[in-house]
Amino acid sequence: MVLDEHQLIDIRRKLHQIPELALDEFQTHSYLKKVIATFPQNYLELKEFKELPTALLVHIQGSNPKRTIGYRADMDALPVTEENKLSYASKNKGVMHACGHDIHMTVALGILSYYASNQPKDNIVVFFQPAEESDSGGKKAYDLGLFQGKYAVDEFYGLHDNADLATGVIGTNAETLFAGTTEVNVIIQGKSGHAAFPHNANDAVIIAANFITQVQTIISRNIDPIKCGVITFGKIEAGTIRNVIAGTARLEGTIRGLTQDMIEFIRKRIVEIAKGLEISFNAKITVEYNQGGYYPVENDSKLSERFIKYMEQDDQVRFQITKPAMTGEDFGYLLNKIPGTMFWLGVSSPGSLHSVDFLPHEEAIMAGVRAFTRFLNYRMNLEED
Ligand SMILES: CC(=O)N[C@@H](CCC[C@H](N)C(=O)O)C(=O)O
Repeated sequence: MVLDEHQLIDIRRKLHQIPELALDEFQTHSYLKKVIATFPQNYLELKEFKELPTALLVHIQGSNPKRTIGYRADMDALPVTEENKLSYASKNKGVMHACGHDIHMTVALGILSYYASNQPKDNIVVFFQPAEESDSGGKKAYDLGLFQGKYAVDEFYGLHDNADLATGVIGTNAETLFAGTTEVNVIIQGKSGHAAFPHNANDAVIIAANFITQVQTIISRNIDPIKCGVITFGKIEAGTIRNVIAGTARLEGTIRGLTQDMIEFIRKRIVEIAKGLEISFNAKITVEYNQGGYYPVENDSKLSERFIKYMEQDDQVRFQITKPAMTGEDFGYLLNKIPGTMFWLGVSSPGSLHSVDFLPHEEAIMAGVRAFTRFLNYRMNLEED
């Protein structure tokens, strides 16, 4: 059975109701298995992994394989409280598919249902990946050896939905699509005290405020404005009550750059600024970094040029070349190991990615399934590599 548009939308809504955080995607995992069990099983093999228990890998045996083509869909959601008033809104309190991974999984199921019913020429591996938003699920999967032996992938594809692109439009480029990111935690140790006697304390909130302001000068004054970088601290914790000076502060942020050199430069400057503030405020500042698998997403030029050429000439696909974006993706790690292409799928949402009102247009799902299966059918019939 090939899933039709109505069934795909129903599946997406079910997934939307059960969003789960990174590495905790157990309900999602069970639901995906249930859907996959309804597909013809003749060429299909489903694999689970005890080391990465929420992941799912589906292998479809090709009729005359020359290669194995991989397709990756991420599964996790974000700690965001949904504000959309929908009959199918999130049922998991404080968690929302605010990055559209429900759309990604549904497109993957659409592609799978098509090839489970129409045996492909090449082998296909569809990988449902946990933990894209944090914890580097793609890196974990690769480093655990999930793509080895029969499951070794020769070229890998994956999509991400895009709130600003018109519904159903496919976009990519043949270079860098997404930034690399590094998570950064900053722990500031001052001295707590009474709000009325600041001279006896060392206010961690004041130090944090100076730190946050100074690090933004890295972007505005230390890097070539033609190149780009981002530093965002999305979370700050300090203090317990208005009339106690906070002795400690903790900041959690993310650094982005289109090249690894840029990421490393920003990291170095943050540490220098922290050292300067330690002296000027007589405090202790610890800076911790974790890049994990969030390498810049570098599309393979040959495969991506072919992908673009196909998309541009197929009159049933709307395609546009897109500039690099400062979003991160641990698909960057997989593309660092295996050549491939990441692309956008337009969903024209009024709310941006990661927002409480992210609301993708569901017609994009069928457009994504159609565009990618049409491309794959063409790609599998090419003689060249
Ligand atoms: C597509 C998207 O929104 N991806 C995330 C990836 C997060 C990477 C890492 N946890 C970080 O925060 O740096 C993004 O925020 O771009």
